[in-house]
Amino acid sequence: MTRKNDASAPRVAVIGAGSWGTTFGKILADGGADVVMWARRPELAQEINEAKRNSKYLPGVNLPRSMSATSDLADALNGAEQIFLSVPSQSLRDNLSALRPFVGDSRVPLVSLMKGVEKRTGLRMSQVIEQALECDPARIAVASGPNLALEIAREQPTAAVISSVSAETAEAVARRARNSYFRSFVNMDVVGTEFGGVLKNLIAVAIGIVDGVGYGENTKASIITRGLVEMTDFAVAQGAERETLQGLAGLGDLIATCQSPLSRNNTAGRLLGQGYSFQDVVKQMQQTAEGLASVAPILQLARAAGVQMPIVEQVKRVLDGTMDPRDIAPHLTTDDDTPQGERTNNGQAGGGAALWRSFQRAFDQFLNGGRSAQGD
Ligand SMILES: NC(=O)C1=CN([C@@H]2O[C@H](COP(=O)(O)OP(=O)(O)OC[C@H]3O[C@@H](n4cnc5c(N)ncnc54)[C@H](O)[C@@H]3O)[C@@H](O)[C@H]2O)C=CC1
Ligand SMILES: O=C(CO)COP(=O)(O)O
Repeated sequence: MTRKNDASAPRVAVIGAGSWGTTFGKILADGGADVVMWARRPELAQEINEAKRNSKYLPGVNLPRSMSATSDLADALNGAEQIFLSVPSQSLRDNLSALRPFVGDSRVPLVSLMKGVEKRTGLRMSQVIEQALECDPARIAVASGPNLALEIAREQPTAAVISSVSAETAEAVARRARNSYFRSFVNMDVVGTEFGGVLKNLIAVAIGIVDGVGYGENTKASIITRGLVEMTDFAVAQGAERETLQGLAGLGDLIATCQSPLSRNNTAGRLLGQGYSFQDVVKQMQQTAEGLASVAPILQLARAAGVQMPIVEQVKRVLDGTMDPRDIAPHLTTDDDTPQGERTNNGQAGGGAALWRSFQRAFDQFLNGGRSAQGD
């Protein structure tokens, strides 16, 4: 492998060269790092090295010269000061087994870029990393936010949040993951940050279904708004802070993913709404739609915690083929007749006021791109 990199630049590794891994590699390289990508397929590593392109995942995007790739894991990890993980969530554990000999005792931060839960265990990605590598949680960070890969690869201004139980780790990663078009904020609510990314995918599938069926803006706004309530209730019951769900990793990502045809979860939902079966949708999807695998474990966790998620329940029924997509609504149509309060289950945030504050916060964060890593 030939690298034309600045020997003094900090070296980072990105494991997984799909659309997000490659885009995040570009973010890091444009921020001054010497980036080595690990790609499963040697042909892809060769394309990144020789053509500075990843034409399957990021058509038309030129990659920086300080980005190189290899299909050799040891080579990718050699000398890395930070390691970013961006493979499909269901494959993370297997990939970590391969990685383990090369990252064993080191104190190098491990950063999850993924937005799924493990289907078999219901664990978040940071929990899988902690378990599979038996490492200190203070070494783990997660990145999340309204981050549609292709928009960022085209250098459109975007914000994200880096979360870790260690403020030092979050700040070190946020300092690395920033450049003129990408700003990383920080927080210490890993649970809320990760679940925000997982849950917005499920609501985006619901919005895709609505689009596919042909319903309009009222239905979508109702589902997005009630979806945020479901996301918040669920995440808070799992130990998240309510505010995190009103930030970039919650509301911010919910808006981006529900609005954009670039979203694979939204696309998968649209196909379901058009009448394709789950199996047909899986066959048609060229890229990872995490929401499809996360529905069942999230509902299991919700039931165990006594949290109601009527929208996510309906997504599951459409996936199972037991509900006509045209019946999708912001509520279960089998609900009893008693009018329900608009406030969340936890009863702390008044619906309208909380939503208005959420929009204000999201707007302020975008206006407020500071000069140092800031709280989300
Ligand atoms: N694409 C996006 O806009 C964003 C994606 N994410 C998250 O990033 C994660 C990765 O998604 P993308 O890069 O978008 O997916 P993708 O489908 O574009 O790429 C996945 C990559 O993983 C590889 N892969 C597939 N199975 C594998 C396995 N068993 N072992 C190792 N590699 C394997 C594929 O060859 C491909 O290179 C997901 O959790 C997703 O939710 C997060 C933010 C934005
Ligand atoms: O997470 C994303 C945007 O923040 C990408 O969403 P999709 O995985 O649905 O494309």
